[in-house]
Amino acid sequence: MNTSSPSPMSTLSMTASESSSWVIVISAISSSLFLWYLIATSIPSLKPALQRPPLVKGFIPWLGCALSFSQNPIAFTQRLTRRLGPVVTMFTAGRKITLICHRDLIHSMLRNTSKALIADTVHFELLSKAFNIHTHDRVGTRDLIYKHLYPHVDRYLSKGNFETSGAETSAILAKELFKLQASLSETRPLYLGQIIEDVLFPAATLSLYGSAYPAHESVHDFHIFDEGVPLLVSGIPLISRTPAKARERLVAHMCTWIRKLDTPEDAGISEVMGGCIRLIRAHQMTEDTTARLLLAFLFAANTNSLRNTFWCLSHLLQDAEALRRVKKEVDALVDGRFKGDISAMTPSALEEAGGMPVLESAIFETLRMYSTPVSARRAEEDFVLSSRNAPSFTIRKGEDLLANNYSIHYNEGYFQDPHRFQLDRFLSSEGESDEGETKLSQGALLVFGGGHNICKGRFVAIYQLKIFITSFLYTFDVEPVGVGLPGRKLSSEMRIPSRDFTGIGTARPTEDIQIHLRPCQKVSSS
Ligand code: HEM
Repeated sequence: MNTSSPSPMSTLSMTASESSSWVIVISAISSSLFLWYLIATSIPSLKPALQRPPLVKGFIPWLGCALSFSQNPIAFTQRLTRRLGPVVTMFTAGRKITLICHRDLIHSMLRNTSKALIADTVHFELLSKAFNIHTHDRVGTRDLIYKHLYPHVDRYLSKGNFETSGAETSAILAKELFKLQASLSETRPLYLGQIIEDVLFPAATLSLYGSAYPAHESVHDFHIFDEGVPLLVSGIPLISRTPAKARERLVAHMCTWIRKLDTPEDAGISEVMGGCIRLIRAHQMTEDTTARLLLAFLFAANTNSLRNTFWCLSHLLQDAEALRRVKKEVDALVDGRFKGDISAMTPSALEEAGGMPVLESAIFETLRMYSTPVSARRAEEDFVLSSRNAPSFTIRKGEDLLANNYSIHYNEGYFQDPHRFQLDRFLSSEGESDEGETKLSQGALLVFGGGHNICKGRFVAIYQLKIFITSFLYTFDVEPVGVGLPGRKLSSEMRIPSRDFTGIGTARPTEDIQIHLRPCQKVSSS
């Protein structure tokens, strides 16, 4: 017999003492939980605050806040935030749009990958209006764009993957700049914005679409269309006639070009765009829809790059010391590394050359100040917008959300003196490395949006800005003459033109800058 085994009585008494200690533990836990609940619900920041954003109706019926917002989104949203907090719903052109001006909530919104919040519907609505896309199968067309076309171009345009088209961009840019150099004896006045369009548009377009694309024939219509996008989106036929005609001419060019695929002229169509046409055809879209979808991509690939190039050069021209520093860097790089050959600045060669920290800082500073003010998404289901350091808000199905990227880019807390263009802002303290890329990858800069719908051409865009500005400043000494609209009286003082925020993407300058160009002696077109 095992003498050490406990008697039934002792087992019973141990169980009783065990269970009483469990009672004590459980009641201690539950009373501390209760205490915690009391504390949590009495301290405002710990309350699970679920609320609807305050509503601002604006003064004008139907338009609501549309005018105030599009006149100056920076000042308007700063006023709203100060008065009503970081999340506000505003009536705008017949819709309720919720504006998010809190960094953590913006990140939470952009990174939301659930079905509750998507960009496709609201983006497609804009595309359909601007490009007059008529399709019976809207869902199928949207799926084609966001599930097939954009992933396809994303692969081709990712970092390190656009070497061939990048090399073509630099070669075409060089050719276009030499053409400009040869035409300088003509006495016509030159305008910065026009030159950027005449040179960068063909270089970017031919390298992306292939040599068969009628890029030179499209520059003028692209300009009219690009300026008229806000009118086209408004949907009022009377005021949008001129940009609508320009768009239809662009569509006609695009149709002619599409027909070349799989014919003997096919070689002039780039691999990436040939792939796009095949994908669209596989979805049984008409030629007209194919052309309009590809025109939408042409627009995305050019409008923001052209405008940011303009803004960057405007700031450099306004500040002689900034221009001198960038030019010194440009000359040293092109003379030293590329032996004066601007067409040799391919993406990999530029990467190997070790960068141009001052110019890169100028580019990121431009993007901070000018790139697209907002990123739009639509709630497809009710959901809660929340983040650890911010109050939570319920968002209803069907509501549009705008991440106000400027509430980060123009925030004193993140960027000191944010309304001033500071050439050195993205230089490291040693003045060497470029901090822009780091800030971009950390999400401190939202110049290309974020999450699933982040800009698919972001690496190409930075490359385009870099090689245009480098090639232009290496080829010419540039001097501003005055600011105004081509053909009208100029103001002789050099200033930064004001911005028109009514379009999609980077704001358009309301005026151009007249310039004098003097070829730098060292560059020859031979
Ligand atoms: C400085 C130049 C550029 C800027 C500032 C810019 C900015 C942006 C922004 C803010 C978005 C919206 C992102 C969002 O909603 O979260 C976007 C989308 C897009 N961009 Fe860019 N972009 C530029 C150049 C380009 C270029 C060169 C291309 C093509 C070659 C391109 C192709 C696209 C496409 C296809 C989308 C739609 C992405 C999607 O919805 O999934 N962009 N861009």
